[in-house]
Amino acid sequence: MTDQSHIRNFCIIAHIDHGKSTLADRLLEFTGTVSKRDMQAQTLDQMDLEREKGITIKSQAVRMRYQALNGEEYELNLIDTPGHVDFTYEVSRSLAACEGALLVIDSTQGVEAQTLANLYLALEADLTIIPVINKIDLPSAEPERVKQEVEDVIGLPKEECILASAKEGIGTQEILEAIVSRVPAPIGKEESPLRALVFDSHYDAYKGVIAYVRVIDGKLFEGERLSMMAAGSSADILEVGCFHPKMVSTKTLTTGEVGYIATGFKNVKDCQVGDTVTVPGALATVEPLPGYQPAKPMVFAGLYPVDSNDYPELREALDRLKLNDAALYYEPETSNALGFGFRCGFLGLLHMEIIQERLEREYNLDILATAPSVEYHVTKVGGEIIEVSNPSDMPNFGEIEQIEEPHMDISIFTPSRYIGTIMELVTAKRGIYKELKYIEAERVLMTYEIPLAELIIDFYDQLKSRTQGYASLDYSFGSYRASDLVKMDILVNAIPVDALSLILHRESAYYQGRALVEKLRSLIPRQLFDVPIQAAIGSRVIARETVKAMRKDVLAKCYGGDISRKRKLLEKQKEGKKRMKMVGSVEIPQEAFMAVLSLGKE
Ligand SMILES: Nc1nc2c(ncn2[C@@H]2O[C@H](COP(=O)(O)OP(=O)(O)OP(=O)(O)O)[C@@H](O)[C@H]2O)c(=O)[nH]1
Repeated sequence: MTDQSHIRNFCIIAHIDHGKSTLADRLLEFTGTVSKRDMQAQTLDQMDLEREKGITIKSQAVRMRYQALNGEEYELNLIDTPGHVDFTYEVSRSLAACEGALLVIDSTQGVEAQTLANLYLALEADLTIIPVINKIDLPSAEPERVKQEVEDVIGLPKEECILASAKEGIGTQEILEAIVSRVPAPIGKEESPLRALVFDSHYDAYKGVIAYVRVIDGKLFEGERLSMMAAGSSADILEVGCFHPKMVSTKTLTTGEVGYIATGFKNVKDCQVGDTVTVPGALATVEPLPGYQPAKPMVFAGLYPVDSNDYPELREALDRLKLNDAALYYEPETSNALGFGFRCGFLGLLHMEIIQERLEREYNLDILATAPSVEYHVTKVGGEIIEVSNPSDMPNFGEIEQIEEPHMDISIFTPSRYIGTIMELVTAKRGIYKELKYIEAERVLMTYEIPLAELIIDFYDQLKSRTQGYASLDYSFGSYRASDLVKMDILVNAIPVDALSLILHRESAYYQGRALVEKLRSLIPRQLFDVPIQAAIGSRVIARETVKAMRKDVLAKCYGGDISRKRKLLEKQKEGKKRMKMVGSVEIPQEAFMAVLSLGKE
């Protein structure tokens, strides 16, 4: 139990790859929270997938004890946050549990798009910012330039910057001292009834929903009864503790502290992120804490089991993933082509990719995914407004009054020499220019509004390749705007394949239809008969290609009667077939459903 004056709650925010997780490792090591021997690189990234991709997905909260140079011991709670824009919502949750933030900036790069995006979130949450200029061990480091940038762009005095190398452990102690001296201690009301903020949660098969909480006022104890203010649910607290970094029971959490509550709830709905925990006796008198905006899925796709017998398993796997991931949305859907599956909603493409990979790795499912789509607001003739997240659900042209699509506000940081090529790209993607601002002699910040549907189709890849990787991108939802859109159907062997339908801008529909049909021709394997592939808008076919028939006799290659070799070959072929779906009498591979994503690429 630590007195509030000796507690510091902080997080680390940074642009992706600027060294947040590495710095967290150094802090854990320096404070002896994790011994060097046990130190596995990036302790906070617990999921395998995170380690492999080198990204942080779920926030984590770790308690450290630090003996400061003033002789006093402090309890430092570090709340780790994800760096990728898809997970911005997790960042804001974590920020609400802190009083300070380390803003890590790579000294070889400088301020990037997400440095600023995260900074703004931190400022909104009223946090004290400590700028840390990282990677000064690298020969290409320019700490002085970046310090100046911190002053000019971020508006913090450059004297406040701490120079560090998370890799080599330079600056670690100085950072810890700055946390103690600059970040304010929590100022909760110790004698008031309990109020704790749920900033994250995960599901444990034995202990139910584990809520990650920041105690704002009062205290909480193991065995006590708790009430959730928004959900209206209550439960007996099974266990209370902190992350060290593994969960360690502490029996109690006091004002200002960060830790976890094992609630025993079997359903995340009973204990949602953003809710306020209190005790039943105080329900009538205490004010709930400001909650969070629930995360809203932005990108939608159909997920189908390759083997239709796996449908129940897929449902169960999604149910389970949802327990830990409030942002994942899904509902059953049927496709003429693909059978029974789910329409899923994701925060962005990375989120989609992660869910798909987890379904395959952790649940051993073979999944076929349709191309990602956004959610359209369609006003029908007569005034009814419907939401359409699956292109095949788009009403017929004659029934539509207007289609609105989500537009994102994007900001691009780039060396000024790339302004031209970026403008070209954004214009081709139907972007609407907002502002161009010089932040240094040779670096600019460009802001646009751009349809999300264009953003998710290889925009980022193109931006990176046009700027040799120098430009960085951040985006957030802007507004719904009317656009001139059409639905394009794809017919394979004269059968419309609903899962291949897509929504396009009218002006580019013809060109894209042609390109898509051509691409599909190269992706759909030859059959024993000619397979026509057509793109149609309404009843008008705008493009057509044919996959020529071929007699595919692989066994002919196996001269002699070597049966085992023959079997091997057959098995190999079976493997290769895994990600295929029979549509009518034609097999369509997974790549075909994603073809639209790679249209822009050579
Ligand atoms: N040379 C050098 N490399 C560093 C330093 N700090 C981090 N790195 C490297 O930079 C890369 C990114 O570091 P991470 O700690 O994973 O970055 P992050 O900001 O946590 O990234 P996300 O979790 O994906 O947001 C890794 O390859 C690190 O080894 C440093 O001080 N010096």
